[in-house]
Amino acid sequence: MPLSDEQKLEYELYQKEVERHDPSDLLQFSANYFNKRLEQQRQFMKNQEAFAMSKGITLFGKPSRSESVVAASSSLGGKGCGEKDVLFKSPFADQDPHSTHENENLSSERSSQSGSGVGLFKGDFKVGMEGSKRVKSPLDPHSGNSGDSRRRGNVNHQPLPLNFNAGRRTSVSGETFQPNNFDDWTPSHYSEKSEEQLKRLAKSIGRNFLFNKLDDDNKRLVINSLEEKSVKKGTEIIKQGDEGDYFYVVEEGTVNYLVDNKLVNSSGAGTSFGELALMYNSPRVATVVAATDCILWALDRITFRKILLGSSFKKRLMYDELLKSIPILQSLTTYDRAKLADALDTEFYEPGQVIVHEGDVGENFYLIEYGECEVSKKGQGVVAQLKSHDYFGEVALLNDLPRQATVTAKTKTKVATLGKSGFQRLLGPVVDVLKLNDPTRKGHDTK
Ligand SMILES: Nc1ncnc2c1ncn2[C@@H]1O[C@@H]2COP(=O)(O)O[C@H]2[C@H]1O
Ligand SMILES: Nc1ncnc2c1ncn2[C@@H]1O[C@@H]2COP(=O)(O)O[C@H]2[C@H]1O
Repeated sequence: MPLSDEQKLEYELYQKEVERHDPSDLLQFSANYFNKRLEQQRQFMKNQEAFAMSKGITLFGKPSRSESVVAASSSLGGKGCGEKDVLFKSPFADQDPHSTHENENLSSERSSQSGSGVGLFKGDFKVGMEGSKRVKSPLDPHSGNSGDSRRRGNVNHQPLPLNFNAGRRTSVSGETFQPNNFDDWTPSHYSEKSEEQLKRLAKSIGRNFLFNKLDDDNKRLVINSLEEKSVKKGTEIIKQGDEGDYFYVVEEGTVNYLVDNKLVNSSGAGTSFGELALMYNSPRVATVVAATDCILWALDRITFRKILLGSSFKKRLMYDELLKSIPILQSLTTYDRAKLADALDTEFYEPGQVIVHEGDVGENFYLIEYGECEVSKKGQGVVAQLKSHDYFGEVALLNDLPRQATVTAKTKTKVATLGKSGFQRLLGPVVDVLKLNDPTRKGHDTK
């Protein structure tokens, strides 16, 4: 049976974390990882359930005895695990559902560090950032916003029973995102937007390609999970090096992006930012400052990961490992790589199929995900062999020439393709190296 999108995403996230950390004890690492994921997911469900209950809606029935047993045993998976190995630091450290049963010291240490309140997103987002100090964003939509605190007042912050949501597939939350379930369900930070807000959002969000990939129900869920925030010119919205908490969409105004205090970019209405730290569980790669007074919409990390990551950022997840493993692309930053991934497409070729014809106009650049290819030239025969993680098709694009050789798949081949405009726009940082390695240059035999 094919995996659901939710299962694929979960699997891809796990795989990436393993590749990123290359643990010496895979089983221990995996036990820690999934224990933390389970905690996060239970907490998420708990908040949803509490909110739904406050509206008189029952989301889940009582778990069966067998579910309780599964839960109890899974919760023990983390017992005795070294904190050093724990990848996903619970964003709800002070509300850790297992805190009364295990890791007492860890839990109290975390909450004393964070000093965070009970608000859903006030916890320390110590995600994969051992020992780093979270600098609380002055823009935290939950900081000092009286409307918000009233909305969240209904959330039950009692420790979770060990069997909470036990034994359910991790896609339970995915199931609740199914269209038919929407009538019964709202996430805890959900707030229906006014007509006036919806009109404005339709404009700003309508311009953002990320939201076009969502179906109507997920779009509605995201829209109602967004929190409006006005910021004055000069406000630091995100600080480079901090942990990720929110993803932002700009409704009005302009923001500047600074890397190591140097202005690298700016963007205006309809654009979004702050996704990288949330996607990769990594520190913020840039500082973002309001260049004018701005109206922003903030989406919390969990809704971002639950809904946007698997749809709008699917390509980034899909191509991330490939792009990281291609030597010529090593100099790209996380941001460059993410933008490149957005522009890629996939093509498959059978053995013997020609991918590029000598003499044709060049339209694409190719990265070989897997497979072997042969490069041949009229009158010369085979001049080069290509394998996984090699590239081809750059000569025509770099020099505005027809294709200088024919490239044929020798085995089943999967390539990622980048169109000409993307090549020029996104590969700027590697053009010099591509030119240096040009196989048609005098004195250059093969790549
Ligand atoms: N040129 C750039 N380099 C790095 N980050 C950028 C750039 N332009 C925009 N950004 C955004 O700045 C954000 C800072 O926080 P994140 O790292 O989460 O995600 C980053 C991107 O969304
Ligand atoms: N010796 C070679 N001569 C020409 N092209 C080569 C050679 N070796 C590899 N190639 C690749 O084959 C591709 C054919 O299309 P391009 O000319 O766009 O770019 C070319 C290179 O990427």
